[in-house]
Amino acid sequence: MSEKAMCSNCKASVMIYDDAERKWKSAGRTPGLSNVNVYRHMVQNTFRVVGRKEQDGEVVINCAVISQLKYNRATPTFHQWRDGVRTVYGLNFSTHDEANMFAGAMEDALEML
Ligand SMILES: CC(=O)N[C@@H](Cc1ccccc1Cl)C(=O)N1CCC[C@]12C=C[C@@H]1CC[C@@H](C(=O)N[C@@H]3C(=O)N4[C@@H](C=C[C@H]3C)CC[C@H]4C(=O)O)N1C2=O
Repeated sequence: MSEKAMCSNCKASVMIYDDAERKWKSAGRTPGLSNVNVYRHMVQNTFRVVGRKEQDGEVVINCAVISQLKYNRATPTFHQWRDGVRTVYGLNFSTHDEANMFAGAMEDALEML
């Protein structure tokens, strides 16, 4: 298993900001909660955020964590970042604890890059 989860799965609604319409849209086919995590590739020392819908496992986010990434805790349960090109992702966490746990994993990954 070359990739390791940096924390336990966190429940969040994964959103993508639509610049044209200036509004957040749910990532994936339908709105709903996903299990999100930061995965570390143990050989390459690379990291990515993967989220899968609870309902049907649809992968709704699969985003590389790059060293220049600015992780913004906009509110205690809504965090966001740019993917370095043009997509802005938002995670609307179910609980403060999961938001903090995920943000901690993200910040650990950024320190290792
Ligand atoms: C300098 C910079 O890049 N700044 C970026 C943010 C940023 C800063 C630093 C590093 C990276 C990034 Cl990414 C920026 O400001 N961005 C990135 C795209 C979107 C946005 C631009 C405008 C809008 C205005 C309102 C605001 C917003 O979306 N607030 C949320 C909100 O309206 N919602 C979400 C929850 C709560 C709120 C917090 C859940 C759903 C919806 C809702 O409550 O219904 N915006 C942004 O965050």
